[in-house]
Amino acid sequence: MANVQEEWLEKAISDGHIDYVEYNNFANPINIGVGGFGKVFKYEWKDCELTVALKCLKVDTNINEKIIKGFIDEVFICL
Ligand SMILES: Nc1ncnc2c1ncn2[C@@H]1O[C@H](COP(=O)(O)OP(=O)(O)OP(=O)(O)O)[C@@H](O)[C@H]1O
Repeated sequence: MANVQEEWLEKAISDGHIDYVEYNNFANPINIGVGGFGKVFKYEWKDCELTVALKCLKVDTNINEKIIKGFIDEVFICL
């Protein structure tokens, strides 16, 4: 993952804007789509017994702040 993505995610988690959940809490992935930021999978969230959609932010070394801002805006629309 590019540094700018890592830095933004770590700050958003430490500031309490995003909840962090360990990846191994999710099981049985099924690919359900592809968007501008990467693939989307259906997963079972084991502890909560919920079915959820996880969007995977693709690794892109050409990523820039405009792209990151677009992703952040989309995350906040979903909250
Ligand atoms: N919560 C969800 N439930 C079911 N399918 C979903 C869900 N979220 C995304 N998808 C599927 O994944 C595809 C891609 O979704 P995503 O939101 O990443 O892309 P987008 O909105 O089309 O584009 P962008 O990432 O540029 O905003 C959707 O077209 C849909 O088929």
